[in-house]
Amino acid sequence: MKNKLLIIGASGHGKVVADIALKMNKWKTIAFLDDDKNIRSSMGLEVIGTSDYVFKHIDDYEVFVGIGNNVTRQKIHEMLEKAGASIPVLIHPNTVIGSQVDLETGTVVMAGAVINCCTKVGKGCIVNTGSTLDHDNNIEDFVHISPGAHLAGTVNVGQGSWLGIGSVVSNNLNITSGCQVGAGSVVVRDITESGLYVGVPVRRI
Ligand SMILES: CC(=O)SCCNC(=O)CCNC(=O)[C@H](O)C(C)(C)COP(=O)(O)OP(=O)(O)OC[C@H]1O[C@@H](n2cnc3c(N)ncnc32)[C@H](O)[C@@H]1OP(=O)(O)O
Repeated sequence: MKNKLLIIGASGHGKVVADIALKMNKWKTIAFLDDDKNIRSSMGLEVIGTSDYVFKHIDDYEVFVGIGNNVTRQKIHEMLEKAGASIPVLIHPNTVIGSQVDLETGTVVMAGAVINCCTKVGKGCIVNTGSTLDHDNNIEDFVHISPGAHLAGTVNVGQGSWLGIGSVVSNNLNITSGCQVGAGSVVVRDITESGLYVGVPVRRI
């Protein structure tokens, strides 16, 4: 483990990521990279360059992508992996994580989230504030589970899908890759085609 952490993205999501990293108390130095040259600091931490500077620092720093957009986060995460970056998992100290939970690199678990036993969360995922993933879920890479979303037991969520704030997914369901489920929406049947789904129960729009 390196004792320095570089977070790519210094705006909304990146700030929450930095807050978690600070609370984890694992790194001596935490800094940002951001492509907006007007942002010199964020959360009291220095922005030391634009994202292309990452290659200059890859040997000294662990690197984490603090960007909320699933597609952008995936692109940068995969580029970092290819370049051999060391990418941590970030877990807010006030989360509840069960036994045999597997969290892959580049994933962040935010305050108040609960992940129950035997759930797997892939690479570069966001398990946002106060969301719950019950037992035996399989969350594929680059998924975003928004604040307050609740997934019952044995739910599969395909790569790059985004479950909106306060959405609910009933047990034993599959949501395919590339889906977006709207705020407060409720999924009660499998979603087998990528697309945008809203309402109670969800319909495709
Ligand atoms: C820390 C953080 O901030 S994490 C981020 C959390 N943010 C979220 O979860 C945002 C989730 N986003 C939404 O729910 C959005 O409304 C989306 C993505 C589903 C749809 O956005 P858009 O594509 O812009 O759709 P638009 O607003 O034009 O709505 C299209 C129709 O769907 C309806 N609709 C949109 N969202 C929802 C919803 N969540 N539930 C029910 N109906 C909805 C609209 O009322 C509209 O209906 P109409 O055509 O009858 O008027």
